[in-house]
Amino acid sequence: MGGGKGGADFDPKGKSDNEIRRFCYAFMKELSRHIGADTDVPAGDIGVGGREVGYMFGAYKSIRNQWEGILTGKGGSWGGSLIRPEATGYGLVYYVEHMIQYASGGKESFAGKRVAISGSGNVAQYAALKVIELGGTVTSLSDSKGAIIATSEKGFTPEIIDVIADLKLNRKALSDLTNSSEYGSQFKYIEGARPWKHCGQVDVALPSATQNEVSAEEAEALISQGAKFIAEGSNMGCTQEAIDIFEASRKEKKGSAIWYAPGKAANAGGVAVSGLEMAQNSQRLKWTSEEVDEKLKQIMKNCFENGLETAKEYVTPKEGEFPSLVAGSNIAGFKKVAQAMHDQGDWW
Ligand SMILES: NC(=O)C1=CN([C@@H]2O[C@H](COP(=O)(O)OP(=O)(O)OC[C@H]3O[C@@H](n4cnc5c(N)ncnc54)[C@H](OP(=O)(O)O)[C@@H]3O)[C@@H](O)[C@H]2O)C=CC1
Ligand SMILES: O=C(O)CCC(=O)C(=O)O
Repeated sequence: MGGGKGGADFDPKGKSDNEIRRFCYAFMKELSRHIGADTDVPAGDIGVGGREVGYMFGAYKSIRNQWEGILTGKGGSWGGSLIRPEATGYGLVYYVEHMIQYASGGKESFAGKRVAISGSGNVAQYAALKVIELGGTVTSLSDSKGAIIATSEKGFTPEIIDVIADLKLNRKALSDLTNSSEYGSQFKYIEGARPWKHCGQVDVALPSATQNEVSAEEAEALISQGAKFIAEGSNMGCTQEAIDIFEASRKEKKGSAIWYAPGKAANAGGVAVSGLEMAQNSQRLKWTSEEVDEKLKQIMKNCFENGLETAKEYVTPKEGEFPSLVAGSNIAGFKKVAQAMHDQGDWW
C-alpha cells in the first residue's frame, strides 16, 4: 500500500526454510528503514506468501522492537486478516461475475461456464475454488514449467486444488501431479506451454500467473475457441498486442465480442483486503470472514461500476458496444490521483 513495487532476484526454489528465513531477515534489515504503517506497507506477490511475510515480520519486530502493521498477508493469529489469502482470486471472480451479468442483461453467471486459468499459485488457486463454488468448470492451470489441462468434463475439483496447493507450498512442479498414479489420468501435461491454445472450448480466461502471459497468437486462439470474457488476475498478464486484439473485437463484434478487463481493476481485491487488514490493525480488532468477504464483494462491485461508468462518460461506446474497461479503469485511476494532487497543491 503506497504505490511501490519491489523485489529480489533470490530464487527460493530448492532452498531450505532456514535459507529463506535468513534471506528474509537480511532483506528486512534494509527495508525496515523505508517502510512504516503510515508510509509504505508491502505485501506478498510472486514467490512471497504467508511463510515469507512471517519471516520478514519477525525480522522487523526484532530489528525495531515494535509491533506495527507494516506488512499485510500476516498470519491469522498475529495480525493478519481473514480472507486476505483468498482475496485476489475471489475478487477476480466477483469482478468477472459483474461482467457476465452486464453482458447478458442479468441472465447469466459463472454457472455452466468453462473457465481456463493459468498459474497455480495464490491467485490461481483461489480463483479456481471460487469458480467451482459458483458452478463453473475449471479446465486448466499452469506453472513456470508447463500447463495442465483437465481431460474429464468435471475439470479440476476442490480436492485437486488442495493437492496442488500442497505441492506449491513445497515448491514442486505441476508435473508431479500428472506423473502420479493417483491423478495422472485426469490431466494432460504440456511441457513449456501456457493453457490458452490447448484448453478447448472456453467461455472465460483468467491469466493468473505472471506478466505477458497472453500473446497476440494466444489472444486469437482464445477468441476462436469461444472466449467471451478475459480478466487479468496477474499484473499485466496480457501483452499489449493481445489487448489490442481484444479491444478491436470489442469494437467490431459488439455484443458477441470478447470483453477484456485489466488487472489494475480485476485483481484489485488483494490490495483492497490488504487495506482492510491495515484498518483492522489500526483498530486492534479482527473482523469475521463473512464481514471481510462482504466488504470485498462491495469493493469489486464498485471497482467494476467505476470503470464502466467512467468509460461511458469519457469514451462513449457505440450502440451495442461494451464500454472499454481498460480505458475506464485508467481514466478513473488518473482522475482520483490528479484530483488529490490538485487539492493538495501538488498540481504545478
Ligand atoms: N498475491 C496477490 O495478492 C496478488 C497477485 N497479483 C499478481 O498475480 C500473479 C500471480 O501472483 P501469485 O499467485 O501471488 O504468485 P505465486 O508465486 O503464488 O504464483 C505464481 C504462479 O505463476 C507461475 N509463474 C511464475 N513465473 C512464471 C513465468 N515466468 N512463466 C510462467 N509461469 C510463471 C508460478 O509457477 P511456479 O510454481 O513454477 O513458480 C506459479 O504458478 C502475479 O502477476 C502477481 O503480481 C496481483 C494482485 C494481488
Ligand atoms: O496486498 C497488496 O497490497 C498487494 C497485492 C499485490 O501483489 C498487487 O496488487 O499487485
